[in-house]
Amino acid sequence: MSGPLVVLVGPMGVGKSSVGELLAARLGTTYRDTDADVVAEAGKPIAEIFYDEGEEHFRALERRAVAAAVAEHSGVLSLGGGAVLEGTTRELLADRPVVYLSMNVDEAVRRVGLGAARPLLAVNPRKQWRELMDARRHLYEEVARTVVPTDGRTPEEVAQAIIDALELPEGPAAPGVENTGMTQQGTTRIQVAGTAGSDPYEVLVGHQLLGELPQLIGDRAKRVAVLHPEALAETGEAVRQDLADQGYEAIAIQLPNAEEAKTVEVAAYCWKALGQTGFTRSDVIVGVGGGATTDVAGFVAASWLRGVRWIAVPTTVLGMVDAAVGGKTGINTAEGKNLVGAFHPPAGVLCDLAALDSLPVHDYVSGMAEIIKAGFIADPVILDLIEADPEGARTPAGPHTAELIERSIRVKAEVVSSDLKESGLREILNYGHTLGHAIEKNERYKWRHGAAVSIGMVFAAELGRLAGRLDDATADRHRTVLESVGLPLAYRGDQWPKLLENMKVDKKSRGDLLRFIVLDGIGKPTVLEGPDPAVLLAAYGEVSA
Ligand SMILES: NC(=O)c1ccc[n+]([C@@H]2O[C@H](COP(=O)([O-])OP(=O)(O)OC[C@H]3O[C@@H](n4cnc5c(N)ncnc54)[C@H](O)[C@@H]3O)[C@@H](O)[C@H]2O)c1
Ligand SMILES: O=C(O)C(=O)C[C@@H](O)[C@H](O)[C@H](O)COP(=O)(O)O
Repeated sequence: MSGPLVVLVGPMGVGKSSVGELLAARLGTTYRDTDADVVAEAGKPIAEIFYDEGEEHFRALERRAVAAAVAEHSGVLSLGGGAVLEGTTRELLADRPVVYLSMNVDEAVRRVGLGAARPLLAVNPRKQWRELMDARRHLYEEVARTVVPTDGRTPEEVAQAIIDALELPEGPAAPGVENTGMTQQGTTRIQVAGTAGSDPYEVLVGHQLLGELPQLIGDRAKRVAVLHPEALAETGEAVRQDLADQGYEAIAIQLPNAEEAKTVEVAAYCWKALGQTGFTRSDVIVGVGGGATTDVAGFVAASWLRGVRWIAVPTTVLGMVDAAVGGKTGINTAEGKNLVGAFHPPAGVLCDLAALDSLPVHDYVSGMAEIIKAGFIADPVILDLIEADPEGARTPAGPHTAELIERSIRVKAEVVSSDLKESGLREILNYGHTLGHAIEKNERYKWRHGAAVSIGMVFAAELGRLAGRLDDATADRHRTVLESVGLPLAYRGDQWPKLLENMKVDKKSRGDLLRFIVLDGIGKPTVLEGPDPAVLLAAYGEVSA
């Protein structure tokens, strides 16, 4: 029987896309997602289809998409969470290699958070999850050849379990095709789902990706503004020229380097340049640079005419693995870090690894802090890879550069795909940032973000340990892995009162309540609300120089 090599079914948020992409890469085949087919067909996100036309209409679109994909696709296919509700779909799946990815309710609520972007889980998520699973579990089991539990497992481990269960032959990666997975040569495409009314987009990781820009910019744009930092004046001009050669009216806007760009004055300078160019709603902003540049570019795009499209071309490790992905954009104020901003996802992200060759080593290492963060909150393989070769992790020529970057992007993509606006799950990405941002403000934004976050993570680990949540070995591992790549572990002891004051404006605070992300273990982030001031002070004592 021809048709898909594997069909993944299971509830929303179980990780069908990330597992499916990995699996396709391991099997040397392509990945297809019927939810993406429905979105393409309808021309709008699923939440909007539900809202505008109702569930019945969505199910009809989904039924057609599944029938087409089962007939046409020969790689890995994943189906929407409710596809099995349709009797005709279940018949279609009879005798197919269907895998049910299961998870328990606690894990579901943790992964999907409050589910603001999930049309069926808008209120009371725990109760609704239980009811949803009670209604669907037997249908998943009916169509499945095998059940693979995902609780506490990484996408890699789940992909391996599927390969073992179905005895699938692994094949060479197919370069240049959709979702090719991790490969140094080919281009990796990582999907970020459209949520909260935003469109889905892709993060591309590879080499020579600038050729992708015109397609992302599209035909409707007449003007393009390329925002770049002073350090990348030549690159910015080259991108501008390239776009001008393609027929766009392209301007370059040079920003100061690093945090000096993240001010309202710089944003106003950009607004002025756009106004003088006659920039309209169909025109596009391209941010070429580190996290500071893409934060400003995204913010200018979010605020100009109340929102124009933008594309991120991150040129630092930190920009690639974190800042450019997920749509948090913004600027600093004297009162605190990133206090003004908007959620405004890019239309695409191009991570050209060659850009990292010119990055000063301390900027490269700063980006490792966010990679290590992704390791602690979600993907311990990252930590293993760094510990196996800490020197290699400090340079773009290291043996695991692409894999570390791609793994970290996958962690971020998975989180922001289910919680764009930080209504729950997304807070885990703030691990180490509560104290980190306070240090940045205290240093008048002269420190590199990653250095401050490194100390912030050691502090959060000590907080977790003192709160009786984190074991000694994992807390100590923070110090060893961060130090091994050259990141700082301590800050001035006499600054605690100022740092405490600074932390009060952290975006996770509610009223007078300070909230921190801590770990119950590796890959088990959780929120610690209103810790005892004595515990906070004691934790700070552990990072005081
Ligand atoms: N929006 C988000 O979700 C998010 C996530 C993480 C961090 N951030 C923000 O990102 C910022 C930090 O980003 P960063 O670490 O990339 O620092 P950065 O943008 O300040 O860049 C560091 C320095 O490197 C220069 N540079 C950039 N690319 C270069 C290259 N290829 N070669 C040579 N020099 C280059 C820059 O001009 C700058 O001087 C912070 O403001 C942080 O708050 C945002
Ligand atoms: O994307 C997120 O969400 C994060 O928290 C990622 C952080 O690494 C990043 O530094 C972010 O800019 C911090 O956001 P903020 O809301 O605390 O300013």
